[in-house]
Amino acid sequence: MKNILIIHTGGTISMLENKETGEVNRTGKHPLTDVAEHFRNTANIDEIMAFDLPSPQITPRHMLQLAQTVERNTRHFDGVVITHGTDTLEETAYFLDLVVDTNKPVILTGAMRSSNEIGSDALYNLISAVRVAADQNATGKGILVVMNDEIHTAANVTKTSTSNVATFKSPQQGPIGGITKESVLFHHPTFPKKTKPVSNISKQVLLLKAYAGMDHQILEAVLKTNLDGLVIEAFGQGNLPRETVDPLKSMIDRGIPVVLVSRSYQGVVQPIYGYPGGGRNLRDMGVIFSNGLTGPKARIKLLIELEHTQDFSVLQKSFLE
Ligand SMILES: NC(=O)C[C@H](N)C(=O)O
Repeated sequence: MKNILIIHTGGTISMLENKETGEVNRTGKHPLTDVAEHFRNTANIDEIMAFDLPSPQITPRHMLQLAQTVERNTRHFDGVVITHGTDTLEETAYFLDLVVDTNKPVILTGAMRSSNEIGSDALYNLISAVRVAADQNATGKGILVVMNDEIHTAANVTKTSTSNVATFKSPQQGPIGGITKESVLFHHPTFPKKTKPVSNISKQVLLLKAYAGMDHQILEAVLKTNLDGLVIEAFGQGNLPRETVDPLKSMIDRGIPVVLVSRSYQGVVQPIYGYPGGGRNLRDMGVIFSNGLTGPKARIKLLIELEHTQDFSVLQKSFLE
């Protein structure tokens, strides 16, 4: 029998709907109490409640705490399932992927409909996540996300719909596996990276999205804050309006790393265009190019990297891996 630990952190999967008002809220204890029952002959289930937070309230410090809880427990279990709110699930999954050093399956899941709503995906996703955590083929694949019969990598997965249960997608490559009534099937290889443990998250990293007409003002305002790093979601292949160039240059001259990702949800940023604000111009100025991450995930990565280094070439190498 496999030994699986479920770590609850809150989110809709931990909530119930008030049938009179329709409001969905926390209950104080986890409403899904019959999970172990489904695995009577296949897995022993242990559960702990790390937090009981709606995921918009999860911060990188909570993610660090969660990583430490996972690390403390992995040697006693064959696999770990983490229940989490879906709003920031992809950021927590990616944080854990970057720092938790384990070969054992660690699976995040959540729900779009709380446990007592019609058509709830809460118990179903939790059972699916436990099945993947107990599957031998899930080992050595980094942190995975299981939702709606699909298995995704932490680096690629993102919430695409506000309310549909089929919300989690991996726009760069699709899911790496699926779950049927009978089996857990992996159909794409994964390329897990070396993890970088951190004992603290102490830096201030902001995230901005480019828009037509973006100028110097917002960047100058940002420069007045206590800033250790900036991520910008640029246009297309990695271009920005020319008015952003001077304040970005001041930031880089002050030693503040600026990481570029695209606001397009597929593809990577590249130094192609030479005009002021074009990708080539930004790269020559010292902007760091990231390899297909979303803005929120590049921010998580920069927060972790900055605990180790501020060196431009080390950061650039790591963001291209
Ligand atoms: N479906 C969900 O879990 C959304 C919720 N607001 C959360 O992230 O906590």
